[in-house]
Amino acid sequence: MLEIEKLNKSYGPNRALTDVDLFVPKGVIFGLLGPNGAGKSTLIRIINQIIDADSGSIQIEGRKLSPSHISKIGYLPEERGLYKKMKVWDQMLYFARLKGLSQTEAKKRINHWLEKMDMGSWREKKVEDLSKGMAQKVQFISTILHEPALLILDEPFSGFDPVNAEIIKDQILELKQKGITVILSTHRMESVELLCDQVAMINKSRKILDGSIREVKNSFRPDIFHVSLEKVESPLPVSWKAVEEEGQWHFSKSLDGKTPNELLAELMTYGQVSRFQEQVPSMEEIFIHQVKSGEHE
Ligand SMILES: Nc1ncnc2c1ncn2[C@@H]1O[C@H](COP(=O)(O)OP(=O)(O)OP(=O)(O)O)[C@@H](O)[C@H]1O
Repeated sequence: MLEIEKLNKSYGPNRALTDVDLFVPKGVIFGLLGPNGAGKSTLIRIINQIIDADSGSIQIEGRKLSPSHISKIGYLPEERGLYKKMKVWDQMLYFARLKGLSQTEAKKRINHWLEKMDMGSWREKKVEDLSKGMAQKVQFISTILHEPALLILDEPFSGFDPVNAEIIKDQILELKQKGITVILSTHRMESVELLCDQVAMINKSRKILDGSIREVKNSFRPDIFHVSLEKVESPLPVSWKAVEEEGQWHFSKSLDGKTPNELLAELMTYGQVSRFQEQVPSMEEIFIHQVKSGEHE
């Protein structure tokens, strides 16, 4: 869907993007991660043709990025941009028309979405009379009305209560089912784990990792297993620091060069293994680890 090669952007002496390559396959939810100031918004603004890159290339569906792509992209910016004095209905119609929908088609889709999201009674309300979460919903719908092929969401869950965040999450998954490609930029790592198929992380203007969630997690596995043993027949080595609780011994054991099967076989000589579970890092732990290790560079 999106292929980016060697993208560079500086604001005066500030480097925002350095040689960034990115490959986003069609139909995935792609997490764009990175700490504050990493360069994510700059990248998103370049894809949306709000600003130009200094160098590098961007292709969408195999064609060089151009103004003709604007109607194919839906963009929910982090700083929301609704017109406070406008009514919800007029606002949605305005955005839909901007993206090239006919009056009739736009009205049909707005009605559909207002109904679907249980917002029918809001149509005559002015944006300034909506709560933050309600305005967010209006903006979310305005972003997807033209059924973009590529949807870019910058912190789509901010301002939502857990119930509405769940509704938006379900809508994102539904859009993915329809074949829409989604780029999701967020600091909420639990949403990344739940929603994203693939991720890329940017730190200090450079891409520092990418891949499927599984690949990324696999590359950060500490090779430690959480073990529980029962019916322990011979004393466990003191160095294992096992803790006994109601006849079960619990501890963590590093592979130390063994395969998981070899470690399991060793553990079985001590008693019955009731738990043998690999410690898998969360995306949150990986994020913090990567950002902290980058601090020393
Ligand atoms: N208009 C601008 N003028 C000058 N410097 C800018 C401008 N916009 C961004 N920068 C700088 O470019 C770098 C990348 O900023 P960017 O907004 O892309 O980061 P981000 O990853 O989106 O951060 P956040 O998670 O805080 O939104 C930062 O060093 C920032 O200070």
